[in-house]
Amino acid sequence: MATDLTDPADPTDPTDPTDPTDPADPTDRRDPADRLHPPDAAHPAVPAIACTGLTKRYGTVTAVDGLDLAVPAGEVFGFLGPNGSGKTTTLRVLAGLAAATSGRATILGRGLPDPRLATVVGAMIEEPAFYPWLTGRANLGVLERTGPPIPRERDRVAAVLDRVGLTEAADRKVKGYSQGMRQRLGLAAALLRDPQVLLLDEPTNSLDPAGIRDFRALFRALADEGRTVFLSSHLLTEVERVCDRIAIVHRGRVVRQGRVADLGPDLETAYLTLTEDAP
Ligand SMILES: Nc1ncnc2c1ncn2[C@@H]1O[C@H](COP(=O)(O)OP(=O)(O)OP(=O)(O)O)[C@@H](O)[C@H]1O
Repeated sequence: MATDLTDPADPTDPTDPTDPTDPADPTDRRDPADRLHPPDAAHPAVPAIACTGLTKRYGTVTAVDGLDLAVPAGEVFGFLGPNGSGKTTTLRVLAGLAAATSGRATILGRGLPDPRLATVVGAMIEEPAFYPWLTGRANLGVLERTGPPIPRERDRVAAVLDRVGLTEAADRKVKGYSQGMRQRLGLAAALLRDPQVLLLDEPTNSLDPAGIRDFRALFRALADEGRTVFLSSHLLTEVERVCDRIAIVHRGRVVRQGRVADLGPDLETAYLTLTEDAP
C-alpha cells in the first residue's frame, strides 16, 4: 500500500481533513463524518470507526447493505452475525482491501480510503499470508522493512512476538506452525506498527483455551492503552466476556448495537432472536 507521510496536522496540506470546528457544536449542521479531526483516538467525540449507509455489492450479491455503525475509541467492540451476513466484507472495506459501492466510512475521523490510515490501523482478516519457508521472526522482519514506518523501538519484532506469546516459536519456519500459531503471528503482524485501531476477523477461532484467555487479556490491555479493538466472532460467550459493546449484523445491516449489558441477560437469546430468519 502506498504510504503518504504528509503531516496530518499540516495546515498547508490540501488533503488534511483537520477541522478546528468543535464536534460537539449543536449549530454545526454538517454530517458528523465531515466534521473531521486529527487522527486522535483520545478525542472522545470522534468515533474510532463510523459507517453510514455503507454498501458493498459483488455483482448481484449485496454483501453489505446500508450498514450504520459507530465504534467508540478505546473499547473492544464485537461484530457478530450469521455466516454470510457481511462481517468480513465490512472489515475488508474498513481495512482498505475492498472499495465500498456506496455509503461512507471513517476511521479516526478520516474518510476511507486514506493511505495515511496504514500507519494507524492494523488488520488481521481471513487467513494471514506468510512466507512458509521463513521463520515467524523473519516474516515480521520482511513486513517491518517493506511497509509504512514503524515505531522507534529497539526490537519491535521481538516485542510483538512476545506480546502474542510466540517468542519460543519465533525462530521456527512458519510452514511448521499450527493454525493457532499462525493466528498469533497474524496478530503480531497487525500490532507491528503500533496501531490505534485493530480490525480482527475471528481472531480466536483457531486458538486453544489458553490462547483464547491470553488474547482476551491482550485485547483488554490494548483497549486500556486507548486503542480500539474491532473484532468479528461467532463465539458469543467470549464476546460477552471481552467486549464493551457489540453490533449484530444480519443480511448486511446492523440490527442492533450497544453495550453488551444493555442487550439483556442472555446474549445468545438476543442474538438468535434478531437473526432467526438467517439461512
Ligand atoms: N469476493 C466476493 N465475490 C462475491 N460474493 C462475495 C465475495 N465476498 C463475499 N461475498 C458474499 O457476500 C456475502 C457476505 O460475505 P461475508 O464473507 O462478508 O460474510 P461473513 O459475515 O463474514 O460470513 P462468515 O461468518 O461465514 O465468515 C456472502 O453472501 C458472500 O457469499
